[in-house]
Amino acid sequence: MTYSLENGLLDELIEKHRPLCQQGSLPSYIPALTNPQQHLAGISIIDIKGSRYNSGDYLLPFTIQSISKIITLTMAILDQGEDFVFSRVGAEPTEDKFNSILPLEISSAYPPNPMINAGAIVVTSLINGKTSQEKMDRILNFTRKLANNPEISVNEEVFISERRTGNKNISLAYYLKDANVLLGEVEDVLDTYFRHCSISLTASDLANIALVYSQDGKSLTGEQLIPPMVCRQVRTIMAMSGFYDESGRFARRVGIPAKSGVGGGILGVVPNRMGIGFYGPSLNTKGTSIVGFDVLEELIEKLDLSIY
Ligand SMILES: NC(=O)CC[C@H](N)C(=O)O
Repeated sequence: MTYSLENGLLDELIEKHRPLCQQGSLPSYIPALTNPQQHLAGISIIDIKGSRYNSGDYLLPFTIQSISKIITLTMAILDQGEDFVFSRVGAEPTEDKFNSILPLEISSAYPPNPMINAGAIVVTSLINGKTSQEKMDRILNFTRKLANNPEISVNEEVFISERRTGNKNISLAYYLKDANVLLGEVEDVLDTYFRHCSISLTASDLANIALVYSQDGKSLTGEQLIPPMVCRQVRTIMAMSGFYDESGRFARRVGIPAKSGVGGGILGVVPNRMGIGFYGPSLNTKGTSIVGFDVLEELIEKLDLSIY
């Protein structure tokens, strides 16, 4: 049987997998992220012809969290060059949790990849800007451009919440500073990091951002926002490490470059085909939207979109 996006496939998948939300939980280590209702689920897709397909809660705002790591990695490469960035952070997947300190202690204080928190904190420190405010303005403007939405802004409540309780990230940053891996003022870097994790957007915005990565850096209007080689680098890192210690499981079962966030978002890139944005706040034990994982698995399989 041949499936297409034209005849209600997204509605069907959202309703079929939504009940899985009961098996997940909300991330209580960031108190403000326990506000949404666990059953929410929505998806948005935009293909390279500009056709849009949506279902469910695709227009509800949520915080980008770790999906911002692909935006900051892109900017750091543009600002400092690929060689410099990958001299400060590795490109190897890990089997540790996203906020683990373990790899820094047992192998090298240079974080193994830019998607785990330690790596992303280092990447944030590499973004140009005299102050944390200037860096954040650049990150926000770039995000707005990628999403083609000038309204995108920071959710201050979530920012303040994580700034107060993000002790693991704070300790990671001080550890990196002590090891001379993190340059600059620790508290400034943390401010920027927590703020870019708190950027608020919708599944529809995520789909627009994903589309840019799927068409080698070109926006829907044809503007070259990212050089093709930088896009390829970032897609590769997503495919290898975008789901931390379940990146292998995601590659095996879904099979596209993608990035998860504990806000419940997933950004999925189908090269030369489409950008996908998903929102569902109930998380599995690895910090991935539990509904999103299964919706994407069935979607990619039905439309035969795996890159592998
Ligand atoms: N996986 C995530 O989305 C983690 C992001 C979150 N802000 C943190 O640093 O812990």
